[in-house]
Amino acid sequence: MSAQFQRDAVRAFRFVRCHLDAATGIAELVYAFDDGPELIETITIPGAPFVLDGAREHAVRQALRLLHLIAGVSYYKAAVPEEIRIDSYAIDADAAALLELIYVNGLGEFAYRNGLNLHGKIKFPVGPSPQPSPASGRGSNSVDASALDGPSSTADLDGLPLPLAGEGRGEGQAPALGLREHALVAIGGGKDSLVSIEALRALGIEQTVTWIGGSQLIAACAARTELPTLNLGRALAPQLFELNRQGAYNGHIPVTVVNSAIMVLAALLHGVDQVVFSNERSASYGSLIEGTGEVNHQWSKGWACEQAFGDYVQRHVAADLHYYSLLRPLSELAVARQFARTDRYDAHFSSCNRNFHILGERPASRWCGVCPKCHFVFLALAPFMTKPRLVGIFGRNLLDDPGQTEGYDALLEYRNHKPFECVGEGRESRAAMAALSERPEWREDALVERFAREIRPQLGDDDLRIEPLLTLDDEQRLPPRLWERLRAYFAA
Ligand SMILES: CC(=O)N[C@H]1[C@@H](OP(=O)(O)OP(=O)(O)OC[C@H]2O[C@@H](n3ccc(=O)[nH]c3=O)[C@H](O)[C@@H]2O)O[C@H](CO)[C@@H](O)[C@@H]1O[C@H](C)C(=O)N[C@@H](C)C(=O)N[C@@H](CCC(=O)O)C(=O)O
Ligand SMILES: Nc1ncnc2c1ncn2[C@@H]1O[C@H](COP(=O)(O)OP(=O)(O)OP(=O)(O)O)[C@@H](O)[C@H]1O
Repeated sequence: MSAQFQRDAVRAFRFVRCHLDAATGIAELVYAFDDGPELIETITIPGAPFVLDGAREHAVRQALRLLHLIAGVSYYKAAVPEEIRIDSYAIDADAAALLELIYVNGLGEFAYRNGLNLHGKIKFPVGPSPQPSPASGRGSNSVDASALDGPSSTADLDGLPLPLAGEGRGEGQAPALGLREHALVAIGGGKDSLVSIEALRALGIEQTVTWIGGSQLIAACAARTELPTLNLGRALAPQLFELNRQGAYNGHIPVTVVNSAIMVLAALLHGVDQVVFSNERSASYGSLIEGTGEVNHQWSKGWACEQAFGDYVQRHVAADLHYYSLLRPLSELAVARQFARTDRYDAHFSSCNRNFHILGERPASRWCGVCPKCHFVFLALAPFMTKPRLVGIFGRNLLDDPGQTEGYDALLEYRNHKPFECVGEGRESRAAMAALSERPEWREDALVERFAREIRPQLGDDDLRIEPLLTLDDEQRLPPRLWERLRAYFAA
């Protein structure tokens, strides 16, 4: 970026073009502000060359475009301009509705922290592709479009216009591709995905443990599964970091749905029929902010996002591609209980997000011990593990450290709201703390003792029972046969 970035002077955010080279598995997602330089995000799918027949090529093109549109949220947020333009293909009303849902809700925390109101502001243009204009740069270029005329086997794929509503393969008409029964399971290095992986293993479902980015911690967990692995590459446009330095708007983006769209593309290229995430039902509940209402840091891990994204993929990409969260019926506490059943990953996993920065420092050990995720995971596992095991995992006892009082108060929604992080509901934290306050090995620890003395008397006993929080919910979109077997597995 040569000229200083003036975020308030930006008029339009442009989806310039997207392109996949099936011979190398490298996809480029190209964006720009007004007539400014191109911002190019690169995704790498190992396993190339990919040979695609007609129907699969069409589906891959749809998935690529969906990824282009969703991943744009990282760049759009830098200026939040009035206008959104799509230079090289058209979208229908269904796609626009999905994107508006994702951008408005997925940027909910971002908007709250930056004092912005995005409701009614984000409009994706529906209709035919605009004509080339000086401002559209390479947007309607002929280079990428001409590559589409080539043979389908290892052809370049760019964003050919999706059928508009009512045209061609319109709403509800994505064909089944005859995808192979196999799950690409997302692994994030934390407890949740490991619970899913072990469940699929127990049920004899073929799986490939898949992750995005270069985290060594995730790679080590993946290796520990001793299952086939797939590591997908994602490089943000490097100019984004410079824009941040120059005063771009910044804040949280719905990273799980971006990862989901990358995994859908990878599943199609590899010809497999399931993309499995591990988002629990607690993720659907946000932080209640006085005067604002609910703001959910992890909105794209929630049920509304899973439903909308998964349905869209089946309707518009491939009828036999199933996107679902295996842990949707479970609360965080139920996931923690399940995780505690094996110690296979104790020396490998971490839920602490400080391990996963692209830039900047990582914690000295796998658990920083002072962030909301460390606080919550320690508390959630405590009712289900022996104390020496848990303290051994974290290297310290967080519940006996008065310095962590404020952090735990936020989790308990006591004098504060639930933190903007991927942590369980306040009632889960309160129930876990109440359970510990009745256990001899925990009740004298500083924060448990304080809970029993100061906070518990203000709460009704009904609110504090752990068992009702461990039941399985029916709100899920798992393949029905799998759900029946899974229910029995979790109940065992
Ligand atoms: C690792 C982390 O928690 N990062 C959050 C942090 O970002 P920070 O600025 O401190 O550093 P980096 O992660 O290195 O990112 C540098 C800048 O890059 C931009 N960016 C990054 C990733 C991306 O997908 N898009 C981007 O635009 C951004 O400008 C960064 O400043 O604070 C940010 C602001 O609050 C967060 O957005 C960063 O969160 C990452 C997107 C991230 O991957 N976070 C996951 C660890 C995470 O929060 N996972 C949740 C799922 C939440 C969800 O789906 O919404 C979870 O634990 O369940
Ligand atoms: N780098 C990544 N690549 C692929 N999937 C990821 C990545 N990071 C997170 N995920 C997935 O996103 C979802 C949400 O992540 P989350 O951090 O909640 O899960 P986790 O790491 O398995 O567990 P924990 O909540 O203990 O951190 C999970 O399905 C996880 O597998």
